[in-house]
Order: sequence, then structure tokens, then C-alpha cells
Amino acid sequence: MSAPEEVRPEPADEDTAAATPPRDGGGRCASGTAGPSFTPTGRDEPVAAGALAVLRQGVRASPELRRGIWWTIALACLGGAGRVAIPVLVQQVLDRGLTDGGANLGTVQSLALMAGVAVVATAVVTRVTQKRLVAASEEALCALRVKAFAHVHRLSIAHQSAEYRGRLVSRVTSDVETLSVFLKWGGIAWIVNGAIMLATLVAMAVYDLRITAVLVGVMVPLALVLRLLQRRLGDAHDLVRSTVGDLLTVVSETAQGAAVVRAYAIERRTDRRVLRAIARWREARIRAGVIGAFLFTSGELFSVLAIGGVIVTGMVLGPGAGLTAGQLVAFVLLVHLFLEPVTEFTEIIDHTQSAIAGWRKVLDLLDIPIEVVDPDPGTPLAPSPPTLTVERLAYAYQSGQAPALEDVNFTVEAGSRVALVGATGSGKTTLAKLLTRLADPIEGRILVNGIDLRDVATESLRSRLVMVPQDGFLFDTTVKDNVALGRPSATDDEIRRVFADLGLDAWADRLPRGLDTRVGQRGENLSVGERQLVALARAHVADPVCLILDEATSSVDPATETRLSHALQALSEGRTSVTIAHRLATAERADEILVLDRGRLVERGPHRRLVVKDGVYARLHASWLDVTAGASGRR
Ligand SMILES: Nc1ncnc2c1ncn2[C@@H]1O[C@H](COP(=O)(O)OP(=O)(O)OP(=O)(O)O)[C@@H](O)[C@H]1O
Repeated sequence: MSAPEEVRPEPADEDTAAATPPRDGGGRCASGTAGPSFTPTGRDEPVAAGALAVLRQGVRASPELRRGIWWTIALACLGGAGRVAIPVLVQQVLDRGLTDGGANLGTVQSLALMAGVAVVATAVVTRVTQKRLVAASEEALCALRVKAFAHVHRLSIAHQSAEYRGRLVSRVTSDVETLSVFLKWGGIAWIVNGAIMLATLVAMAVYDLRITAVLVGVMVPLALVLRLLQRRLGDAHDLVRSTVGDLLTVVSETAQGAAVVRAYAIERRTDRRVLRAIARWREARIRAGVIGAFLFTSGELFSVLAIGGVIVTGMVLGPGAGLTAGQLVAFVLLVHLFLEPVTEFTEIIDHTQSAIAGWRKVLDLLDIPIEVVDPDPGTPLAPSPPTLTVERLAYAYQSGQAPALEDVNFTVEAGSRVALVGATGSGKTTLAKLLTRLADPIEGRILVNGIDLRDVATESLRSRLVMVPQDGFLFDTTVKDNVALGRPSATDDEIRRVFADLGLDAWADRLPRGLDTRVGQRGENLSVGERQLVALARAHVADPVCLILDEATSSVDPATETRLSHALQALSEGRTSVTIAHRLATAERADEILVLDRGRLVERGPHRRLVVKDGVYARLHASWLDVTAGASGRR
């Protein structure tokens, strides 16, 4: 593995190309045109939305932040006023309590008491303000995470590809996290520090207008420098957020594909890819850090210049300036109070820009339109096997891209078993996803018992029409719990009966701890075929009236193959089923076969008829026979 230092970012390398799909005019497409209207990566570059616009949108997206905010601001300003009051009280003690005739004990005592009360009250008010801020920001952050997570789940399948997963994780986790410091401190500090500086300026101007004017004069260039740097810092933080997303994408993909990486001995290439992503992230952070550091030192530098300016002006004006001893001391304290927020501002700007960059990314995610809108209330489906009618169906993942499905028409009779076959990339999975409404067609419609799928009540759709995906995703819990996900109310006996119905009871009994065997992360303790067995049991316990099945493509051992095919047959009994058939036997057993070729339905009919035609199915069948013969020859 090469050292990270040797790695240099290569903007136009293969990985960038892989991680950044071509942009199509910002990823948007006109309404009614093909495909989703957003390309997640398309927005990962700094966008034009200004910081204030992001803040406004952000607060709108997190109403928790507005709750009681005026009280918090009022308390924060009260705390600020308390801090400004101390120098004024000190001045009063010096000028009114200590006169030429000696100390005026009564005045000193009452002023000292007032100062004491001011100090305690300021501390209490500041603590209450902090508590309110922390509570409001944690509530807002939690709600924002939940909202972003829920949004990710409702996104169309075009946004759910593995390529974007890392970025989506980054949006829900680290991008939201950038808001934390800003919401707990930075946001309110803008208001409080601004108020303290204003109040201090007024107090100083009352004591001496000339010295105050010098102080302001020194600070004006700093304001210009800060403004200039702030924009650059914003861009730098935007880049940091984008590179974090890219890094998570590469790392999650590499971790998920660890077996393939090892199998093909592509560790070095994979390492290089990860290191390149790390290098891009590191460089982006360094750039943001350098600008942030420059900002901070600028604040320090101008503070020193301001103090110097005040001292020199004081000396030039001399004793004839007309300032009392108390006013002089108060003035020095006020200068200190004025400069404290100035240096703090440089830090706040850094946090603010980082938060704005993160917020922008999260808001962009929430901005991705939900294309599959739940009907309200929607029509429930009858509890009997439905007839499926597909009319002029078309779908494209991206605008401008060749459609994955085009002008597809067919009917699946109630209770019949249909096999979907076709070469890889012919559109089988896309059709299955449209049949289960993971996305809506861009043209045409799907009818279930004459009801447009878009009008079917969501709960009814999910319980009556179930999809068993190819990878049969399992959660890191027991076999029983994974099956129970199909119907959480299912009892242990019912789950055992499901395995018996599918002829899988003997297999389940042979598992190390029967149905209580843990399946590991993503079900990795089980083989691909066994995972699908559990997924079939899960579908059976849900007791749907219509099944959309995607057979596992990986070759499985003969015993599991037999179990799978028996279980599939038992599962589709008395149900309308559409199975993406990757196996000869499944296609042969179906009542009807639909043959897809480059997104179009090119043949349909029973096996015996299609196999004798000189068409796509006959060729597929011939190649299956070859593969099967080769496999049995090897055995
Ligand atoms: N998330 C996606 N974004 C963009 N294009 C996609 C996406 N998923 C699939 N496609 C494209 O849509 C077309 C149909 O893909 P689909 O997965 O439906 O084919 P398939 O017949 O199921 O293939 P296989 O048998 O290999 O699973 C292909 O050209 C594919 O590249």
C-alpha cells in the first residue's frame, strides 16, 4: 500500500468519473419528461444559494428552532447587557464612590451590590440561555436527521443506487452534525455579540466620541477583510462537505465489495481509489483550515491595532481629554469587551460557513422531489389474487438516457404464474420495481383489478403486493425475527407453520439454533440461496395476494436449488405471481412467459410455444441448456 503522501488528486480520473455521473443541465428535467428531476451528485458542487437564503430555508425546514427563539434572544441580549453594565458600574464606583473627600462608603456598597447582582444575574441568564439553545438545537438536529432519513427512504429507485448511498449517509450524519456547534452557539452569537458590540460602542461614544471614532476607523478594514474571506471560506467548506460524501461513498462501496476486492486481488487499485478520496478530502480540509486560520489571525491583528489606536489617541489627547479616572478605566474595559466578540466572530464565521455548507447539502437532499406520492386515502385492494394489466408502460432512470422500459403491454390473469425472462439489462428488475410501485412510470399505467397502482392505498399495496428481491436482504438478527418482519404480529407457531408449508422445516431444523440462529450482518452467515429461502418465508408470512419475485442469480448447490424451487412453487400457489426467472425450470413451469429485450416486450406465451419459435426465448433457452449441461458435466 502506498503512503498517503504519495497520492495526488487526479480530478479527471476514473473514480471521479464513476462517482460523478454526467450532469444534464443541473440534473433537472422538465415536468412530465422522463426520469427523476435530480441527480444527487449534480448538486455536490458549490451552488449559488446565498448563506442567508440557506439560513432561511434551514429554519423553515426545522420549525423546532423557531419555538421560543424570541425568549432565547431576549435572554441572550439580557446576558450581554449584564456584561456591558459591569464597566459602567466600575466607572460609577470610581467617580462617585471615591471622591477627593475620601471613599463614599454607602455609594460604594450599593454600587458593589449592584455589580454583584449584575454578575450573578448575567451568569444565571447565560446558563438558562445556553440550556434553551442546547435543547432547541438537539431537538432540531434530531428532527432533521429523522426527516432526511425518511426522505431517503421515500426517494425513487433512481436515487437509491449503491453509488449514491455513501452520499446519502453523509447527508444524514456528518452534514447534519456540522450544524451542531452553529445552532448551540454560533447562530445566537451573531445576535448577542452584535448586540454587545453595539451597546459597548454606544457606551464608549458617551464617554468619548473621538477615541470611539478611532476604534471604529481601525475596525472598518477588518470588516471588509472578513467579508472577502467569508465567501472563500464558504466555497472551501462546500468542497469539504462534497469530499466527505465522496469519501463515504468510496469507503462504503469498498467495504461492501470486500469479498470481490479480495477475490480479484484488486486491493492495490482499491487502496489507491480510497487514498485518492482521502487526499481530496484532506486537501479540501486544509484549504478551509488555512482560510479559517487567516481569518482568526486577522481578527487578532486588528484587535491589537485597535488597542494601539486607542492608547495612542488617549496619549495624544492627554489629560485635557476631559475623561475622569473612572471613565478611563471603564473605557479600557469596554474596549476589551468590544474586541472580545471581534476575535470570537472570526471563529463564528468559520463555524457558520461550515454549517451553511452542511445545511445546504441536507436541504438539497430534502429538495429531491418525492416522485412516488401516496394517495390520500387511496383505494384498498380486495383480499383475492388480482389481475395485473400493464398498458403502454415506459420508464427511464435519467432524463436524456435511453428508456429502461418502453411501450410494454401485457395482462397477468388472476392467480396465474408468469415468468419474466430476458438478457441482462433488458429491464426485468425495473419492471418488477414498477409493479411494486418503487417508482412510477413516466408513461402508461399499471392496473391492479382495474385500479391504477398510483391510486391504491399504500398500506393495502404493501400488504397485498409483496416483492421478494434477489439479494433477500436480511437484518442482523435471528431467522425467526427476519421472517416476522413480513407480519410483526405472527406468532412463533405461525412462523414454524410457514416453514412447513414451504417444505423448509427440515432445513430450518438443521440450522445451528433452528429458527433462533442469528443470520449475521446482511445475512452473511447464510448462503445466497439460504438467504432467499428466508426471504420466501418472510413473503409467505405476509400472506400477500400477489407476489413479485426476483430469483437469486448465483448458482446454488443442488439441494438448495431443489428447496428453492419447491418453496417458490408452494409460495405462488393460489396467488398471482410474476417471477424474474434466471433458471430454466422456473420459466418452464410458468403459465406464461414474458420475454423482454432492450426494454421492450418482444414475445409472450407458454414455454412449449416459445421454445419452438426461432426467437429471443428459444435462444435464451438454448444457452440455459448449455449452461445446465456444462454444470452437470462438471458435477
Ligand atoms: N439505478 C439506475 N440508474 C440508471 N440506470 C439504471 C439503474 N438501474 C438499472 N438501470 C439501467 O436500466 C436498464 C435495465 O436494467 P434492469 O436492472 O431492469 O435489467 P435486468 O433485466 O433486471 O438485468 P439483470 O438480469 O442483469 O438484473 C439497464 O440498461 C440498466 O443499466
